[in-house]
Formats: sequence, structure tokens, C-alpha cells
Amino acid sequence: MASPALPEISKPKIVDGPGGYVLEDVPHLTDYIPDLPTYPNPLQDNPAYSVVKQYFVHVDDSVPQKVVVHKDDPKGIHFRRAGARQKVYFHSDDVHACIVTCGGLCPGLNTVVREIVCGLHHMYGVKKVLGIDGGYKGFYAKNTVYLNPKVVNDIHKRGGTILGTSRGGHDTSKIVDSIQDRGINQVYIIGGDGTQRGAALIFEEIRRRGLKVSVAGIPKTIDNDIPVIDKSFGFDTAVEEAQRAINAAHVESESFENCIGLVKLMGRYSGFIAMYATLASRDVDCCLIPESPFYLEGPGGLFEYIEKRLKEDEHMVIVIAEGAGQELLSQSIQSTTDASGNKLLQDVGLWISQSIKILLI
Ligand SMILES: Nc1ncnc2c1ncn2[C@@H]1O[C@H](COP(=O)(O)OP(=O)(O)O)[C@@H](O)[C@H]1O
Ligand SMILES: O=P(O)(O)OC[C@H]1O[C@](O)(COP(=O)(O)O)[C@@H](O)[C@@H]1O
Repeated sequence: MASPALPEISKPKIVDGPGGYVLEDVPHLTDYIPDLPTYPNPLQDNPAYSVVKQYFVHVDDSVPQKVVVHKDDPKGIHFRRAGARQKVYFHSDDVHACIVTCGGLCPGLNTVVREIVCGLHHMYGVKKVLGIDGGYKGFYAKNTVYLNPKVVNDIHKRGGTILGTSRGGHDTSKIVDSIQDRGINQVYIIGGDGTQRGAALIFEEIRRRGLKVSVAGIPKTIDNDIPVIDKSFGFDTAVEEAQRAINAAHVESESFENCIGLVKLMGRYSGFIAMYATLASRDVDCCLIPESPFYLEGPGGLFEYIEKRLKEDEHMVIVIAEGAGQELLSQSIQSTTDASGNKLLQDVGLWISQSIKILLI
């Protein structure tokens, strides 16, 4: 339980400004440790940066939630802009950082680990960076490994995560005990929405104990469904790989009379991978995504469109995102969850291919 004297951090920190400007801020060490000393950012002495006129992010810079606004609208919700600040709250020699990767895999995880290690080492002069093995549980149940630029030199060429990952619950208190026992003061947490919920609770516990420990969440999603950021890492690779599957399906569908190539792609709640791969490939006749409901039978239904395409072309390619049409097939089957409590989806690919086969008999 948080101390009653402290503001609740599980709620967003809201700062109101003039003209309807609202900053949904992130919690910070200075919220609960007053008069923290600051140090000049070591980047200011780095020749690669100091030649550039504006290389620090201003403390008051923010990013609007909505890009498209009406001229009479209030300024609306903003988020604090990420990036290097002129002043930092740790002296490089005192930093003991750790990195953990949690939850599902995504291309680029090793690249992110490498960049944190090399960035801390080369840009900030930080020498102590610990890798936590096997996700959140690894803080108290597994070995750790010290990371330096040499150790991570080639890891970006490998898939997965060299640190390992895990699903299922964890013990927040044990994690913070481990952070405290090891003298860690910067925690870099790479993971998806479940991981970031866990990170918020870890910070809450750190704050409750009054520790000078920073927690940085690095958002991971293969789906690119995070507004505000330009693109999530791994998305481009996923789209690239998806096109290979589409190409193969196209070749096969062209080779047989009345053949349909069906490609199921990732995308639990969003169809960005499916849509981008479809747009790039130009071989897809129909792309089904979770954001856009569809139906099979009757005028305007998928079956009508399939019959039309087969009549015209004698082959077609359908792309379907994993989360599309779930409402059509979930009614009869009891829903289950994975180890982390995420709802397990029904296999829409199998269902739709069986439905099409019945149509074409
Ligand atoms: N609601 C939650 N609150 C706190 N921690 C969570 C929550 N959901 C997941 N976690 C933690 O985050 C880890 C990764 O979550 P998971 O949902 O499997 O992957 P992802 O981060 O990719 O969404 C889990 O192993 C669990 O320890
Ligand atoms: O089978 P899993 O491991 O649950 O992953 C499948 C789902 O997770 C996702 O990859 C999303 O995960 P992330 O956003 O964490 O990358 C969806 O596209 C996909 O539907």
C-alpha cells in the first residue's frame, strides 16, 4: 500500500496548462525525493553531439496525443517528450544499471539490448550493466550476466533475446528486494503492455520504499499499435517476413484452378502488419483485420466476393490478421487465457479455410 502522504502514482500525473493544455506526465524520482542533485549530461562533451546545435530535449517539450485538431479545439492531451536532457540525476560512476526483457518475442529485442549497453557505455561512461535472465522472474530465480559492448557486439544479428524472457506472474516485492540487494539504480524494462503494467507496479514499490532507482519502460510491440511513437521496433521486419508468406501463397494460388491462398498474420487487436504487408505486396485480393468487422454470407459478404474473384481470375489471395473475425467464431467455444492472463484467440485461419472449403464443394 502506498503511503497516504504520497500522491497515487497508478493514476496518471496530470498537469493542466493554459488554453486547455493537459500534460499526462510520467512519474519521476523528484516526485518523492526532494532536492536531488543534478549533473551535467556527459553527452555535452561528446564530439559527435556537441557539434549539433540542438541536441538536448527541453524539459518542457511535449508531444500531442492528436495530430489532427480543429482550430477551435483546446490544446488537449500531451505526453512528455523522450530524449537526452541537459541535466541528469546520476553521476556515471555511480550508475548500476540492469536490463530485462519480458513477455512475447519481437524482432529487434537484441538490438535494443545492444543499444542500451553501448549507449550507456560509450555515451554516458556507465560501466556496470547487468542482464537479467528470463524475464521478471529472473530477478530472483535465475543467474545474471554482466553486459558490456564486447559481450553484445554481435547480438543484433540473432533473433529472440539473449537475455531470455518469460510469461506468467511475478513477485513485485521480491524483484525490488533483488534490485535493492544488488545496488541497482537504473532498471531498463523491455516488453509489451503486460510488462509495462508490471513496470508501473515495480516503480510504485520502489517509490514506496523511497529508493533512488529509475525505472525506464521500453515499449515492445510487433503490431505497431502504439499511438504517439513513429513506429515500434520489429514492425518492419514483421511486414517484410509477412510478404514472403504472401508471395508463396500467391505463387501457389496461381498454379491451380480456383485456388485460394490464405495467409494468417499476427495482429491480435490491430491489423497494421496485415495491411502494410498487403499494400506492399500488391498480390492480395482481400485483407481482413480486427478493426473492420466482416461477415461470410449474403450480399457484401466474404463468400460473395470470393465467388466473384474466382470467376474473374480463377485464383485469389486472402490475408487475415489473427484477431479478425473473432466475434464470429468465439460464441460456441469457451475462452481460455495464457500464463500471463491474455485471452487466447481462436484459430481464425483454420475456421475460415474450413468455411471456404464447404462453400466451394
Ligand atoms: N496486469 C499485469 N500486472 C502486472 N504485471 C503483469 C501484468 N500482466 C503481465 N505482467 C507481467 O509481465 C510479464 C509479461 O507479460 P505478457 O502479457 O506475457 O507479455 P507482454 O509484455 O508482451 O504483453 C508477465 O510475465 C508478468 O510477470
Ligand atoms: O501467440 P502469442 O505469443 O500470444 O502472440 C500472438 C499475439 O501477440 C501479438 O504478437 C502482440 O504482441 P506484442 O504487441 O507484445 O508484440 C499479436 O500480434 C498476436 O496476435
